[in-house]
Amino acid sequence: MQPTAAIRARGVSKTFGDVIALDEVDLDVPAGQIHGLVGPNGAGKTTLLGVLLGLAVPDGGTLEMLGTPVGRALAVPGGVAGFVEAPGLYPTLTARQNLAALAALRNRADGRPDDVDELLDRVGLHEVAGDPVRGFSLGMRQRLGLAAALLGDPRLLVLDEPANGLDPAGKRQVHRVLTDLADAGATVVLSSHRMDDLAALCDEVTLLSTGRVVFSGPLGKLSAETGDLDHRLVTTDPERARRVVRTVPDLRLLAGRTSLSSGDERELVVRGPEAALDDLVVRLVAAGIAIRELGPVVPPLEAAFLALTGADLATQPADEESAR
Ligand SMILES: Nc1ncnc2c1ncn2[C@@H]1O[C@H](COP(=O)(O)OP(=O)(O)OP(=O)(O)O)[C@@H](O)[C@H]1O
Repeated sequence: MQPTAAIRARGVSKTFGDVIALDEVDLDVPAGQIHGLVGPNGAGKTTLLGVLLGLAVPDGGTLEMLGTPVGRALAVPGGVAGFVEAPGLYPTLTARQNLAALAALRNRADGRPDDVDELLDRVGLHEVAGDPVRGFSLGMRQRLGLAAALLGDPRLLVLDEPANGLDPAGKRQVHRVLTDLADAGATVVLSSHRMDDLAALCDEVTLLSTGRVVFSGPLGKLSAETGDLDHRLVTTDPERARRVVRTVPDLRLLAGRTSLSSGDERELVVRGPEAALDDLVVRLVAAGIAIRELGPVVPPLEAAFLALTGADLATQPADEESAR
């Protein structure tokens, strides 16, 4: 029977000399969940994935995977598979030969042979199954790495940026493979820099910043933690729109443009609660001003990420406009 928790980490720490890569990290991943690890460069994602794959031993804390306590040895319980940084492959062998060689090295617990061609088909590499890996693109290597991780039907898959280098179709295919796995009861932990990928794929995310967990939970909860967002407003009449904005209670007109805005002179940036933005729309329409665009300058998930990791300075607009 599957344990209810695929991963239970408490106070996991790891230092490299003076660098604290993981600082008392707690992580709970229920079985059957797709869980994302996200955070700025150097936040500790790869280190944590390495600990989960038995490639690094933590300096402190406890870790349980698939119901089995993980000790101090560089080893993981059976049923755990994946890769960090980039999948290890033999460049002179074909994709099929790579998988066959890896399958031969691993003894499956159930003794059944792996269907290498079925795995290549699943990750969309059937057409290049006979080509040497040295000619593969980054995206093709990622897909082959995923196929290699699927050898032996793992119950817990740990993947470092599995969508790295994939085109939109490839990304969709990898997402499908991962969601099918989770639907069948397997657990997936993956890192990504892309909030939109995580939103499309993950049940929950853990946000790391300088080795510490600053958020863990559903993505909806993460975006709800952000305060009022800056919104870009483009209308047919910016001068009159500016005057209308000043009449709306709780709505602020921000001077200057954000570093992410378009530089369009017709654009205004406003900040306020949702009700104030609704009120603004009603007033603009009543004044005969057409709205061409009203939307967050930074998507809500990204804004939450920037706020929680202390990296939002670059996107802060200038001061509130003084009343004229
Ligand atoms: N083998 C190592 N030796 C020394 N320092 C290391 C080692 N591995 C990681 N670090 C340091 O630990 C910290 C966390 O690194 P890690 O690679 O886990 O971050 P990350 O979140 O995966 O970053 P990125 O998004 O850039 O891949 C960084 O400061 C990094 O320089």
